Order: sequence, then C-alpha cells, then structure tokens
Amino acid sequence: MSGPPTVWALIPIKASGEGKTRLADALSVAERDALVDAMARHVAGAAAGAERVSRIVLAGPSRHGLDADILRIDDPGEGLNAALGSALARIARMEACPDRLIVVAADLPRITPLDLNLLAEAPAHTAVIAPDRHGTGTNALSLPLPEAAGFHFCYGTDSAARHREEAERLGLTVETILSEGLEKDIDEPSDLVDARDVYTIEH
Ligand SMILES: Nc1nc2c(ncn2[C@@H]2O[C@H](COP(=O)(O)OP(=O)(O)OP(=O)(O)O)[C@@H](O)[C@H]2O)c(=O)[nH]1
Ligand SMILES: O=C(O)[C@H](O)COP(=O)(O)O
Repeated sequence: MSGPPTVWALIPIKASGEGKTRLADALSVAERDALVDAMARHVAGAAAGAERVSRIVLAGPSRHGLDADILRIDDPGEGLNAALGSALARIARMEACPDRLIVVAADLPRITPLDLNLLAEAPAHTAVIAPDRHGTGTNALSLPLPEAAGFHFCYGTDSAARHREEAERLGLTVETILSEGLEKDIDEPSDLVDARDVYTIEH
C-alpha cells in the first residue's frame, strides 16, 4: 500500500503592480502591491503550515518575495482561467504529479493551515469548492488527480456554480466547504477590514 495521498497547493497570482485594481480608490499602487505581497505571504505560509500539503506552486509571472524554493509556473498572459489551465496541464504531466491539487486564491488573509488540511482531506473522486462570502465566487478548489486533469476553470461570474457543473461533468462528487478563512477574500475597499492582521493601512 502507498502512503496518504500527496497534495499540492497551487496559488495563482497576477504580476507585481497589476493586482487588486478594484482597490484603486482606497490604496495607491505601492500600497496595493504591499497588500498583495502580504496576502501572498500569508496564504503561502498557511499552505507551508498545513501538514497535508507537501508542495506549493505559484502560477504567475512574479514571485512576490516568496521563497525561491517554491516552484513557479509562468502565465500565458491570457487571464486567470488560462493561467490555471496551463499550470494544471503542466502539473498533470509531471512524474511527481500529486493525487490532489488545491487551487487557492492569493487574497485570503484569514486562511489557516486547518483550512488547507480540510481541503486536502477530501474523499477520493471528490472535488471541493470553497465559495466566497457572497456564495457566488470561488476562493479555493480541491481537485483529485488524475480525474480532474482536464478540468476547465470558470473563474468569472457565478464561478462557484460553474465549477460545480464542471466537476459533475467529469463525474466527480462535489462538496462545498464554508469557513471564515476561505470565504473572506479581498476584492472591494469594504473587504479591507478582513486584511488588517496581515496589512496595516497607514493613512
Ligand atoms: N497568474 C494569474 N493570476 C491571476 C490572474 N487574474 C487573477 N489572478 C489571481 O487570482 C486570484 C483572484 O483574483 P482576483 O480576486 O480577481 O484578484 P485581482 O485580479 O488581483 O483583483 P482585481 O484587479 O481587483 O480584479 C488573485 O490571487 C489574483 O492575483 C491572471 O491573469 N494570472
Ligand atoms: O470567479 C471568481 O471567483 C472571481 O471572478 C475571481 O475571484 P474574485 O471574486 O476574487 O475576483
């Protein structure tokens, strides 16, 4: 018998200077960049602290100051769905391909290692969707491999429902996970209160 399933975390993140444009009315470009980097450090730190996650992979053009030993997969420059599709295809072809891939947004300042462990511990043949606070967007996805190697990412309007349909198309069981750490992404200025533990606004 082999050991427990191997699980990797894939964190998509836009290029430095390009993220969190919806916060432009509240934060300068430099402040947005500092926030993006602080949240990326927090999410990568939570993944590093999750005992069920054995490897962290970034999908995007910049490292955001994260450890040099984190694998980075480049971005074709055609948006989030294309970036994740290309990273998933690359990972699925690797000899060390994990049994499960958790795709987790880089803008979750309240995520904990426990959240990542729960996403990692999904039953076989099961996809897990972590919606945002509105119940419509997707903040994390846990996908079994190789069954979900051809998963088409559907970030955009109503992505939680669309990701459910896509997982069902692949014949997977679908579960939803709700937690404070997974729900609270930072999209709008009114969300910034949830980032206060990782980033201080000094004006
Ligand atoms: N690699 C990559 N990551 C992306 C891309 N678009 C979004 N992301 C990341 O996906 C996650 C969720 O995206 P959003 O919440 O829309 O964040 P954002 O694009 O920085 O915010 P806005 O500019 O306000 O839309 C964040 O971690 C983003 O950095 C993309 O085109 N390529
Ligand atoms: O599909 C989604 O969840 C969003 O379009 C991408 O994430 P956001 O809600 O953080 O922008």
